[in-house]
Amino acid sequence: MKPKIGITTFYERRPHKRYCMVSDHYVRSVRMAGGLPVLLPISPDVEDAAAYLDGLDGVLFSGGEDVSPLLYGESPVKEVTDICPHRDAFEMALAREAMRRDMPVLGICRGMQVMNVAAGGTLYQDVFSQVTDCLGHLPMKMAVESLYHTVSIEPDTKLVAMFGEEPLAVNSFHHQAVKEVGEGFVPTAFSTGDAIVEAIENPGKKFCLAVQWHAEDLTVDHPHFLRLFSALVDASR
Ligand SMILES: N[C@@H](CCC(=O)NCCCC(=O)O)C(=O)O
Repeated sequence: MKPKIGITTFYERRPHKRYCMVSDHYVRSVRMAGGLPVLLPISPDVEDAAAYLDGLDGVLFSGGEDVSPLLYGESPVKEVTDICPHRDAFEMALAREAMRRDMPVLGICRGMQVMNVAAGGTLYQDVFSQVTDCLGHLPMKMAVESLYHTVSIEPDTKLVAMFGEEPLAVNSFHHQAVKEVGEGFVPTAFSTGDAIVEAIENPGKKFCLAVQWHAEDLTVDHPHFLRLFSALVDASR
């Protein structure tokens, strides 16, 4: 039996209606890792989050909009222009309950930020205006499968067990980042040159790991990134 991996979705806004969408690369990567992808809607019924988790073996929090700064006690700066309160509310409930149950959880980009805020952490709302000497993190004209900068991985972490201690080249499509890590989390990778947090783990959980880069876009051209999804699926068995 393949482990059922819930994947969060994002709204695609069109003139006549709204769709719940997900990049097929998340589905592809979970399938390649031996999991059964299950797309999760964005439900206003936050109280249903636990019921959704009852049918799953693990959860993948995907990328997308900025997490509302109101959720970590700040007012939005002018660079925050795209938040989705419905998605925030549902994913906060999902993340808190999944982590409380110690379900295997993997976060990607926004997903890492959701997990961190759900655990009481904070974010840089815009690294380019809030982090001194911040380097590039949002090369909008590059292909999603292109590697852009490197990250250094901390020893004695799940991440270093997957990728080793040499600098790891990753793609990058974000303007926000983890500032204060949430309860139980430790930063486990940093971008080379500006020390932006690029991965976090909760060592007290079975598998609770998140990365700032888009590993789902890399699993075909750079197959070693499939290790993240295989680790999630294996932990979900
Ligand atoms: N909005 C946050 C998170 C960025 C993110 O998740 N990007 C993904 C773009 C959509 C996709 O391809 O999934 C930030 O900017 O830091």
